[in-house]
Amino acid sequence: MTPFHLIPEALSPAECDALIALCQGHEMKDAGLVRQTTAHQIRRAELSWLDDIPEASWVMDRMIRLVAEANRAAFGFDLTDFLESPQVARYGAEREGHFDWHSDIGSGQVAAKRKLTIVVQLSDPADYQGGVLELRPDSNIREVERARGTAVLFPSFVLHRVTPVTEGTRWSLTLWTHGPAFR
Ligand SMILES: O=C(O)CCC(=O)C(=O)O
Ligand SMILES: [Fe+2]
Repeated sequence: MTPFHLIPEALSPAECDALIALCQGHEMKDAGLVRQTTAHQIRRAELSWLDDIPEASWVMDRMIRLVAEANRAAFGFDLTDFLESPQVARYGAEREGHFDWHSDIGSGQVAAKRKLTIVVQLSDPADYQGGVLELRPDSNIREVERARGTAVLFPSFVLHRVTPVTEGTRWSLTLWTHGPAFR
């Protein structure tokens, strides 16, 4: 199986800008909250859920087409739904925004059905230092291309992390697709 699949220019720079601006115009939530306790050692970022921003509905439309094509080309998974809102994350240097090693498959009803994770790099690489998205599909760690608008797709069970942002701000878009259990 391909450990991950890259789609260059999944979003244009203007689309990345538009999406960031929409999220800046809405209140973002602290991502460090897990069951009412703060878990900032695991993740320090601010989040927008695009389902809360009607003007951002084009994002899901675009991603559905893109993911269907990429899944056929690279993974061949049985995918049936997008059960969760797309999420935009902001990782700022002011508190060393990061997300430690994790898999996206969780124990919750919906998180347990995640199959493919899609992340789009929304920021210009010149706008931040650190903030590297790393995947660990095997014993090797791979750095994901930073070019703005690049989408990376990987099976949701693959371990990944975002290293601390040390300068500037990194923005990303994340979505998950869902389906029946792997077999
Ligand atoms: O911001 C990223 O690049 C990754 C986000 C992520 O891993 C997640 O939301 O589960
Ligand atoms: Fe993740």
